Amino acid sequence: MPPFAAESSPAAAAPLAFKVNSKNVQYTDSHIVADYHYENATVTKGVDGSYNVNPTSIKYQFKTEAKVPRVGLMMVGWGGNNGSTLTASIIANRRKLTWNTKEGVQVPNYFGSVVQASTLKLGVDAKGNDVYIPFNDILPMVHPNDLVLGGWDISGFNLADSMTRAKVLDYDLQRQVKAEMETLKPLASVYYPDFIAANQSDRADNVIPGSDKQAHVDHIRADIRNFKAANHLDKVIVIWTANTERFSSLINGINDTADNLLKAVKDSHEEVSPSTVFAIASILENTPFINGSPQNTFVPGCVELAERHAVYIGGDDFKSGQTKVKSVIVDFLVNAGIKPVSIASYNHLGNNDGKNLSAPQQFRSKEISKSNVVDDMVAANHLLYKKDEHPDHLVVIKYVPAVGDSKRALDEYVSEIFMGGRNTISMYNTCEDSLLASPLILDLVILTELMTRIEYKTEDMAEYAPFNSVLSILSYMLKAPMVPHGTQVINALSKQRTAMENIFRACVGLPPQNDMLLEAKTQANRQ
Ligand SMILES: NC(=O)c1ccc[n+]([C@@H]2O[C@H](COP(=O)([O-])OP(=O)(O)OC[C@H]3O[C@@H](n4cnc5c(N)ncnc54)[C@H](O)[C@@H]3O)[C@@H](O)[C@H]2O)c1
Ligand SMILES: O=P([O-])([O-])O[C@@H]1[C@@H](O)[C@H](O)[C@@H](O)[C@H](O)[C@@H]1O
Repeated sequence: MPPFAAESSPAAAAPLAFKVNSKNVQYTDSHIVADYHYENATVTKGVDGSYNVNPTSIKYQFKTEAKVPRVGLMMVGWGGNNGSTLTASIIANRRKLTWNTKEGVQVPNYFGSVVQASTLKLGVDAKGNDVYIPFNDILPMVHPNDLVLGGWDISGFNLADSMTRAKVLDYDLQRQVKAEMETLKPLASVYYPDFIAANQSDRADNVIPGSDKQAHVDHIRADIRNFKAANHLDKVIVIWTANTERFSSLINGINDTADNLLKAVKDSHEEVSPSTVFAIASILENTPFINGSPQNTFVPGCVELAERHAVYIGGDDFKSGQTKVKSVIVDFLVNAGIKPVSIASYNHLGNNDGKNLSAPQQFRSKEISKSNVVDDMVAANHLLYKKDEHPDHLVVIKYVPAVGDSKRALDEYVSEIFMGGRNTISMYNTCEDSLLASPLILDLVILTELMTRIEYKTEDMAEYAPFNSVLSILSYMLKAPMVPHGTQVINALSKQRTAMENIFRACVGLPPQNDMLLEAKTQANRQ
């Protein structure tokens, strides 16, 4: 059994950062239990076209297990740019390494992680000023330094050689983590050449033999069990950060239901992808699986399997740079009553991801995930856009080896403005792909693990229940957010973050965040 990542014993359970003084919130030795009234409004349209608005209030009770468990993160594609960069960065943070660059001495951090490096407003002080706390103080969460790392790769490079190959981190840092990284070796993985670019074949020297897909599922399941046992873990989360695959064809009788998909695995059907093999293996091991790439890993049968086993899944495609900015810019323009009529998104990159994406089918997967991100914002403003009207939207990705992981994104937004005017916003964004994506992997694993400790019940429920298996709360970190069947997709970054924040606030009995600041807007000091 190859060595796994360096073990770390979680810090002693940290005391809660705050307590809410309310009859609606109970703190027991093991749980935080909060009563919460979910206020909303249902709207119906009258025959005369007017709306009837009916406020609603549903009482929830949220129960959060307060003890932070010992958690393992298994990455599929561990030897890639993201996987090796994240691993080295966690070691650097854990050991508080510093390193020299031409800018001077650098210290490790987790910038780019919402959980580790952003704050949220808890309330206001006596003077009415906002009080902010670290995002990860809202509920007990795993610290990245305590994650035990492992995973798979079709490339047999150890993590030190993978880090060197990635060319992401400064040499003086690489030098200091090299010895520890050398001890980390990805487990052999599932390799079906047809699903990724042919130009990846020269990496595939660490492959589980044979073409029996049932045997592959069983092998990955055993890997997860062994990793968990060998590292004395309470939980494991599996995240796909391997290459982008082509889309799987959706075939009735093959991947439309859980039973048909399990049969397709037994039959080693050609349309069962490596990422779906990993998703099935994770689900059957009661292990959450998150897809950081754009392919349709979660074919309908896979979603049904996750729901049958009440295992969390999430995806698709880390939202790290160009698309993240797009989900802010378009939200701003449309909500300002300005009408984007064309969005041209071009980027070139030179890392292995770009090499894989230089193949048409793999690019198509990414083009889909990068193109749908504006749909909800456009549909929300019928004053600007007629039904089914959309801005022109172009996505171009080119492979330019010379720029490596330092992706160059060029965007142009042309909008109609007041009285026939046009506004053009052009943007040049050097998105360091792995330095922007790696912190998102942390957010995804930490928030997914947190969600496994939260249950809810409403007044008509006798027992607590987990959230829906499709974790749409993870949308903020993803380009093409998966949502429970029949529910709406939200891509606007601000809405995604507010939803996440308010759900966690509800778990500690606090009302939704609002920035009304009425106390500052109403007549002060009224006698
Ligand atoms: N900013 C970003 O880096 C970013 C943003 C969004 C999505 N993504 C997606 O994340 C993924 C990883 O990005 P990266 O830059 O680390 O890519 P990378 O090519 O450096 O790493 C992918 C790794 O996966 C391995 N691999 C391929 N098929 C595998 C399989 N079946 N099993 C196990 N390992 C396999 C490869 O050998 C490689 O080491 C890509 O799909 C990319 O599209 C990246
Ligand atoms: O997140 P984002 O910067 O919009 O999208 C990125 C693409 O533009 C890039 O080509 C690809 O290499 C990354 O995997 C990522 O998907």
